Amino acid sequence: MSKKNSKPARVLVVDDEPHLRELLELTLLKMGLDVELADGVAAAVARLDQGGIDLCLTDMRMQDGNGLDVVRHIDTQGYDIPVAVITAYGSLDNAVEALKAGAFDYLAKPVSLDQLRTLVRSALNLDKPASAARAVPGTDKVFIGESPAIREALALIDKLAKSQAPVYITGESGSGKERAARLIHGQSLRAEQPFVPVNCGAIPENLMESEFFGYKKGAFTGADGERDGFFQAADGGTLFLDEVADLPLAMQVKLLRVIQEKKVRKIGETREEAVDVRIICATHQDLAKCVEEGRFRQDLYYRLNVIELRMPSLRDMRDDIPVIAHGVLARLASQNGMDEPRLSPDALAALTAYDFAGNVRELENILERALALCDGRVIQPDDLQLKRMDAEEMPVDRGEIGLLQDYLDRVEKEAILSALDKTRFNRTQAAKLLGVTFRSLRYRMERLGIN
Ligand SMILES: Nc1ncnc2c1ncn2[C@@H]1O[C@H](COP(=O)(O)OP(=O)(O)OP(=O)(O)O)[C@@H](O)[C@H]1O
Repeated sequence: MSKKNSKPARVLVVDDEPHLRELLELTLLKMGLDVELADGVAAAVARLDQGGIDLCLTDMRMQDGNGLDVVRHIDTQGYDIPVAVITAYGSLDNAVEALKAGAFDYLAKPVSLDQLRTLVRSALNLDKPASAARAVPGTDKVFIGESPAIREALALIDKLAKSQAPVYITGESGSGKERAARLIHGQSLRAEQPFVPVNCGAIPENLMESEFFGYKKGAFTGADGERDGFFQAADGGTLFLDEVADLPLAMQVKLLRVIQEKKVRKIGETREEAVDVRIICATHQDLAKCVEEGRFRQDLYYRLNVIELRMPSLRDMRDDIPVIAHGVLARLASQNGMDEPRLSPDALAALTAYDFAGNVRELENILERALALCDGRVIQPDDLQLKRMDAEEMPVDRGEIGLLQDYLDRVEKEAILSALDKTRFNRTQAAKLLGVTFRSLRYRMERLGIN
């Protein structure tokens, strides 16, 4: 395998066990790589300081110290060298600690040579994504905003794109969690591979296992053919688990196993297949609290929450409301083939002061409606309809009711909007509140033009 200028990449293997060192060396040499060996932390640090290393693989427990020290040395010296750690089977705590310290991935002992090769292949391209992604036109425009809160999030997204570590994205509904996950994926080496988003709250519990892991033909009644699950679909890429707090406990156990083993087994299949999937998850709920309440497994929480990315609420970036509103209006206007209307100073002031429980998504909805209501040139405060009517406030005077279907649509729309407001725009929760299924809510939202 070649790196820059088709010179073989140079890998430093750090291990005090001669057998493992040799096994790794032979495998890497067979891949066409240059290999150097260090028998402990001190030797590794000295070699790294000399420069010229493209990748470092280090054991964790060594006689003269801990592999974490090698990871920290690379991080504190600012060396642009991906480092992976090799941990004893069952000591995944160490792996998590190493990922937090800046390691990009880990391998569990006994080392699977297939996994080693996959890891090395992706690691050796890790210097490409940041520059390549920056060259993608418009990528830096994906998130509009200049306030410290969004800048901080974007800086972390940049960093996360270079790692393989699981990411846990928190933030209120509509604050851009999915968009952030797509950006991390799009800037990473996995960009060419699939990004598979899954709304964990929207899958019926009895279908979960087959949706996630796939099934073999004849595995159960109705399984007429073999089917891949989300994990196989995301192989090589990123699996985005949205609303992960909604996963039932039984499924959490199975998920944990797949994440630890990096292998899945289809329903009805006896063999496991290796999968190389990066997991990014998100929820608007407090996952730590779910753990305390026994609704979410601590071990899974610990595995998913390796690095936390907090997406700011729109209220935390009020100064950005005018530019975001402008960006959204420009997009909506061009989609509708019209000129972008201006926001009157009063309308802008009203927007800047508004509470936005549903964040940017709510802002988008408000502006979409305003675009339809305004005179085409200027959006006035009234066009924004910032205070919504509750269903109880709907007109009941028969004269105002008009056609029955229109009236029912209006009542239904207000009930849905009110439920969305109450649940901070979480559709799963809103569906529960309204006593309908997620699918039914989605259908109704589409029918009523609620975006
Ligand atoms: N800073 C921003 N600039 C421009 N658009 C944004 C910004 N933040 C969010 N958006 C837009 O807001 C909408 C909501 O974002 P997204 O779906 O990623 O939110 P979410 O947090 O995943 O929501 P949910 O919790 O409901 O799943 C999207 O259309 C997204 O493009």
